[in-house]
Amino acid sequence: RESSTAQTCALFMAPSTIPNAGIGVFTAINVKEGEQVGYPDLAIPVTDVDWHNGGNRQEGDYHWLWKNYDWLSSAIGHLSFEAEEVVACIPGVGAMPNCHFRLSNVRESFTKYDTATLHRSKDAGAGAISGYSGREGIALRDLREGSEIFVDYGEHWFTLRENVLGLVPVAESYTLAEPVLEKFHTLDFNGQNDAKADLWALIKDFSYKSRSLAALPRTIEASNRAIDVGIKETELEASIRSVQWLKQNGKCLDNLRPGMSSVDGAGRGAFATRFIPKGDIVAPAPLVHIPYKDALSLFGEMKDEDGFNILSSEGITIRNTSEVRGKQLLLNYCFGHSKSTLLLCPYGSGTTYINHNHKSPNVKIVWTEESKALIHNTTWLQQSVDFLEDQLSPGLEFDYVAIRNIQPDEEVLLDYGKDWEDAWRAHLKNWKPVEGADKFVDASQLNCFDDDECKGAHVVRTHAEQEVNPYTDNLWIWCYFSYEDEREMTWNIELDEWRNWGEFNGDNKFRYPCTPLSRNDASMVYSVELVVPVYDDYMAHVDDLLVEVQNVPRWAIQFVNRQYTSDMYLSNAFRHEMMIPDKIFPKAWKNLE
Ligand SMILES: C[S@@+](CC[C@H](N)C(=O)[O-])C[C@H]1O[C@@H](n2cnc3c(N)ncnc32)[C@H](O)[C@@H]1O
Repeated sequence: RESSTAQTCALFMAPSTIPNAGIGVFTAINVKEGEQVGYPDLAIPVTDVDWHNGGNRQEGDYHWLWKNYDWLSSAIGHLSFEAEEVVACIPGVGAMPNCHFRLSNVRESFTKYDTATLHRSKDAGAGAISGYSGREGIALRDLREGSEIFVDYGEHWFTLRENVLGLVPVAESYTLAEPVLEKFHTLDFNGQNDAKADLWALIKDFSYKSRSLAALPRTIEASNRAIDVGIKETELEASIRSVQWLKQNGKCLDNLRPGMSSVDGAGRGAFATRFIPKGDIVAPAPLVHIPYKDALSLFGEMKDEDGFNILSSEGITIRNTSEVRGKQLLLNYCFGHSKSTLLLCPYGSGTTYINHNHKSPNVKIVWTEESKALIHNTTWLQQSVDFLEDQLSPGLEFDYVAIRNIQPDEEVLLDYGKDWEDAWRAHLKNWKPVEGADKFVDASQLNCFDDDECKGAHVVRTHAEQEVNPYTDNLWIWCYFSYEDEREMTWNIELDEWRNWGEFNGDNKFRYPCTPLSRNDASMVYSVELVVPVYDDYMAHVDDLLVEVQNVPRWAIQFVNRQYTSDMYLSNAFRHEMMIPDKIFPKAWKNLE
């Protein structure tokens, strides 16, 4: 059944054109280079997850499926300052598109950080939501309607997962595959096309697998086409589906857009982008399963009698498993049930923004219908939580379905369930600001990101001014600056001009701790002193150099919160999973009964 929103939908979730690659994301409209694809999503930080779980998730020491979706903090603006080790779960365009090195057509934009107007001195919701939002997909080139969206996960992602994914071609594999293709097509088969096809099949099935073998076209037909137009063009053609097919077989991914919620204290929310009739799928939500919710526990450190941290023989602080200090923020973005240890975290586009309304929700969650399932295994509903623990890729799927007509721009609201409602009410009743909350200034209150935004109130105090009027202890100032040449930074300790050759994308390699020395109030530029690390030939950090730079624009000076000081670490931050209604929660998963 084609849903009525499918007619105007511009972004679909549908089976990928890469065989066995599961879900894919497709544009149903032509998109110009530089334009946005879909709507921006949240990035949900997960901090020190290996330490808290006492193992290495990449090596499978504990069950952590998000490892296949999470982004390194270096890719997410200021996120790397949050903790010793931090990654981000990014639903939507951050998690769903596949990777195809030669056809990468979308990149992810800079993720903004702010507290969604919540302040720890007055809002009981402070620290209960992610401050990292606005991460959008940007087209790297013009995209034809029907094109599958591909992002670049980085080659490392594939090499780390070779035992699960097999040998996926990387950029170099195609360079090696092309001469093989050409050589094959110089062979003379005396017009015997069957023999030609058989030999091609034999080559593709060759038992010594390699990435370049995987880069060769799958069929003899594709190979014939590739010799005329090249492997890349053949793959490009194969990665486009008809819009009609997408409307019939896909699920719409752009019915929701983010905005500031109409719900008091809830932060951001999801809003309908178009009219959605009762009964229609508002958004699909593939689910990442966490079999044992203890994986989200945050532990304290083991202390000696004098109150010092006890270290392991490798010099690492030991966790105290009898002291649970809190839960990862991710819990607030996952679903669970009071009689089960299982958590299910949606990674569909926009669904993470949906807020709670007990009295008049306009959507509900249902298990996806079998005929519309993209990854859903109905049989998993009869299996145990231990069975789910053995499943190393997602296989469950909700749909958010409209329970009444939803008007364009109306906020989309779900009943998170009575347990959640009770927990939130209890939180409101007991909540009081933490000590010093009224004086707390979050880094985002002081930041601006382009010249226009920076006009007005965003003056940075110079070093001398800070002596008299210091910033709060949680704040740290960093400056974005680009060197022309790595060597330059080791000898040039005074540079006249600020330089921005690299694209500003919050990229770590262009930022340094800095001290503003003076400010030109008329042109709003600063002279600053950067702390530039010096590395030896083995990339060991051996020294720091102080480099003075002139004419630094205001937006290149950024405030960050020091580790473990932002709102998500508040001791009184609300944490509770959303509830899956009992009537759809499988009995087989009730392992706490
Ligand atoms: C799935 S997230 C929803 C998106 C979230 N508002 C944001 O800005 O990222 C769930 C969290 O949103 C907040 N929230 C949702 N509904 C709320 C409500 N009715 N009242 C207060 N806070 C709410 C709570 O912090 C909850 O843990």
